[in-house]
Order: sequence, then structure tokens, then C-alpha cells
Amino acid sequence: MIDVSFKIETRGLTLAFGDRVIQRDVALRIRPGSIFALMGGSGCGKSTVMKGLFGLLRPIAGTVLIDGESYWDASDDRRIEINRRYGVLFQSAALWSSLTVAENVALPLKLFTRQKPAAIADLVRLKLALVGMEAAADLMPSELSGGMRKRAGLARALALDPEVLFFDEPSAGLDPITSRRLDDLILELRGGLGTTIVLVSHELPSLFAIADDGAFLDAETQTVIASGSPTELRDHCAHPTVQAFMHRERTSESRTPIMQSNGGDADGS
Ligand SMILES: Nc1ncnc2c1ncn2[C@@H]1O[C@H](COP(=O)(O)OP(=O)(O)OP(=O)(O)O)[C@@H](O)[C@H]1O
Repeated sequence: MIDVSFKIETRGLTLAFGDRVIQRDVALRIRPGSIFALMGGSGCGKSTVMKGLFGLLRPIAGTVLIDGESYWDASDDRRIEINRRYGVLFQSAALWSSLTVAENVALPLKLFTRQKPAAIADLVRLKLALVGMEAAADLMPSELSGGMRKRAGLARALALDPEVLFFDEPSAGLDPITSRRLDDLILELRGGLGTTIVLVSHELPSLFAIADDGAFLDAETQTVIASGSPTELRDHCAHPTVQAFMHRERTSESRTPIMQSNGGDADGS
């Protein structure tokens, strides 16, 4: 029987590059509308597992279920349909440098829908408004700060109203205040649109602030060694690798409150 209590579920998922296995027997249960973090030390395979979830890397074993349907057993056409329900934001935001912000956001709509140009322009304005980037519509990616680039990438990832958003290191390279604003935006998206969000991150302040569930991947054993929210893992998981990760640089990583909010980004956006 199909179990749809989870938006995405993996069973025995094993990912490899050539004959080098990166993670094996990974079991994840990602609830609809949750913000689920893939955690773990550098190089343990977080991005690799995420690629296995959204279709960029075919597992050598195991199953990925989306709404109870097996992704990797589906036909190529069916996988393309499923992928239209996904939004993906890579670490670099990966904007097309020769297109304006608005053209970048319009691209998936032009490629994957039959909407008329005027309707696409309306949707682009809407998506840019969602991430507070209306004023930057005509700028080129090279004219954007790091925080603005992330938000433009997010607007593009939202173009097709995804049910699941995949983020690779959303706050990497951002200053703490810009990073916090991006976290707030992610929380708003989940709250407003009910989007399920899967993210890879080692930024502890961001993980504690937004993720409500997660799995900890271990490089040594090459599998999941703990499951739960970052806070639960910090407070209740005795595994030394998890504890070392959760308590590293504790004082410098602790979040200081923003004393004043002027509605703009610290990065000048
Ligand atoms: N395309 C690839 N071909 C071969 N090996 C790869 C490829 N991509 C990643 N790897 C290797 O797989 C391992 C896991 O990499 P991955 O990027 O998934 O880890 P990660 O946990 O996301 O790391 P980080 O936190 O540093 O970004 C690393 O040893 C990496 O060198």
C-alpha cells in the first residue's frame, strides 16, 4: 500500500561515484511542509544524497519515494513531470550571467509552461516580490550582492510553484545578518506556501533557526547515524561525532539578535 504520510521517503538509498560508495542504506522520512536538514561534516556526502533525491544522481541501490511514488523506477517522461514539482537552489545560485534577474526568473516559465509573455511577466513580478527583489528586476547578476543573488535564485526556484524546494548551503558566503534574513524568508515561504524544504547546511545558527527535522550523515560509517531536528540532536544525541559537530565553535556561532531592523539587507540590497 502507498504511504503518503511522507512527502519524500528513502529506503536503503546508496549513492556512489564509480565504484566509490559515498553513502549507503540511507533512510529518510521527510514530512510534508517540514524543513528537513541534511547535516554532517565536510565531504560526508550531503550534496550527493540530495542529488539522489531530486534526480541528478541515480542511486546504485535503494528507493526514493515522492508522495509514495518511486522516483527512480518512473519513466524518463514521468521523472520530468515530477521534477517540475521541484525547485532547486544551488550554493552559487547559478544565475545565467547574460540574462537580467527578471529574465532568469522567467526562464523556467518559458521552458516549461505555455503561458503568454504578459502572464509570464506578471508571474515574474510576483516571484520577485515574494523575495523582496522587485526593484532589482532589470539588474544583471554581476550587479547583485551575495544576498541578492541568493534571493534571485530563490525567485527562480519558486517560478513553477514547487512542492519541494532543495537548497544546497543557502547561507554559505553570506554575512550573519543577510543569512538571518534569508532564513526568515525560507520560514515565510514554508509558512505561506506550505512548501517542503530540504536543505544541506553546516551553518549551525541557520540550522537551529529553521530546520524542524533532519538526518546526520557520517563520513566514516557512510550512513545516517542520527535523526531528528538540529536542536534535538544537539540536546539529546550522545554520539560523539554529532556532539562535536553540534557544539563546534559554540560561542562564535551563537546568534546575536539584530538590534535594529530597517527592512533592507546588510549587504546593501
Ligand atoms: N562528481 C563527483 N565525482 C566524484 N566524486 C565526487 C563528485 N562529487 C562529489 N564527490 C565526492 O563525494 C564525496 C561527498 O561529496 P559531497 O559534496 O556530497 O559532500 P558534502 O557533505 O556535501 O560536502 P561539503 O559539506 O564539503 O559541501 C566527497 O569526497 C567528494 O569529493
